[in-house]
Amino acid sequence: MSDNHANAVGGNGGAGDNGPGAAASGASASGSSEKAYEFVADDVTSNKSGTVRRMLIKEYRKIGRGAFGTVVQAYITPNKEDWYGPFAIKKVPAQTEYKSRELEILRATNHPNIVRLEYFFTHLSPTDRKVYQHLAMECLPETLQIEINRYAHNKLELALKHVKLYTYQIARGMLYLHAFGICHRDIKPSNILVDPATGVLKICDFGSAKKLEHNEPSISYICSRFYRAPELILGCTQYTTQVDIWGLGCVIGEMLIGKAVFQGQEPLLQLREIAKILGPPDKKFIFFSNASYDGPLYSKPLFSGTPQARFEKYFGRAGPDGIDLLMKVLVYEPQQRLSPRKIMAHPFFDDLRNEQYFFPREHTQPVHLPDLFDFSDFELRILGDYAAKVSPQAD
Ligand SMILES: Nc1ncnc2c1ncn2[C@@H]1O[C@H](COP(=O)(O)OP(=O)(O)OP(=O)(O)O)[C@@H](O)[C@H]1O
Repeated sequence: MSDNHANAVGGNGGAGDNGPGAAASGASASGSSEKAYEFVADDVTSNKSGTVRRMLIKEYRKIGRGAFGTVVQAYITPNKEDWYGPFAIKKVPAQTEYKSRELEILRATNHPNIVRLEYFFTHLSPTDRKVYQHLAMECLPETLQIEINRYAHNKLELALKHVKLYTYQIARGMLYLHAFGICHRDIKPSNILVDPATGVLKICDFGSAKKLEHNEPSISYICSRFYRAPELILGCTQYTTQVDIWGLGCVIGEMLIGKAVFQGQEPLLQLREIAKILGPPDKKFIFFSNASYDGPLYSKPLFSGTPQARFEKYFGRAGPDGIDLLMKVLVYEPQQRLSPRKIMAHPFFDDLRNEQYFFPREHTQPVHLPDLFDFSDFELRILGDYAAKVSPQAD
């Protein structure tokens, strides 16, 4: 088997997964008697080896639905004996006006904190007779959104160690992406996959991602509202990968307080929500983001006291290091937001460098942290002098 880099059946599949054998006998991955949908695809390309083969696909439950397509859990076999999976297969219409660079970007990336593409193929849907691009990715059990909501629903807080673990891995994924100039442009908890049992995290959904080039404009109407960087709200078209860092700040805040930090009810009210915590945006920042911006400026302070006091009020449980980090990430000026490597080197993550274990949800025994410092030569080059600051110190 040349392609068995994909999880073998019975491997580390999604939680509650029964595999295709079980489904074939009537039980689906979710345990119900739902029948799998199967079809043959002629041009299944392995992302690892590049080989193209005819394969049988068995789809079980729908695990996600987005603006452009659906995501199903599925298994794949070239011979009905060797089953690969489970995979999360994302299906998007192959020809649309909206340009998705997702396949291109997933094919080019290879990193522990970026979801891995295993196979891809096109297939004609018998339902609507449209051709769909299929991206078969490794399948993780949860999104960070589900994890955050679960704690919030039970009036519990995500442990600070978990906040650190997840934040660090998002920053590490961004370090890699941004080194290629790739901007994700839709960072939010539902685009972050996690395995709460192992603490592993992977960034997914590259449907809005783009390699940004200097002096080339990009559309500003990207990114989900609550996570949009202030320069995007103002209509800036010459933004940088720092818009992802803003999104990361929003995700950190959401992990800490259990709900989205800036919940603007309309696009322009989003800036007001930001001003409620950060204070009024600077006129120069507005001008340099978009000289023709003529929307509300929110130039009057919306609170008394200092921004530091606001951050402490909202995110106090992050401790002084956590507040310091957030205040350096949730910054109006994109150039002043910390870069991924500076985030990774921040003292907020010293616990991850000094301790080797964490307690996953519902576990009474500690579990070894995932590998957080197994840097590739490429990462070491990007980290430069920061490699020593980011890595645990040898005794
Ligand atoms: N590799 C995966 N493993 C497990 N679940 C996944 C995976 N990829 C996607 N999902 C699930 O499917 C959902 C939608 O996926 P994705 O965000 O890529 O699609 P989308 O059409 O771009 O969605 P949106 O419009 O919400 O951004 C995710 O939020 C997640 O719940």
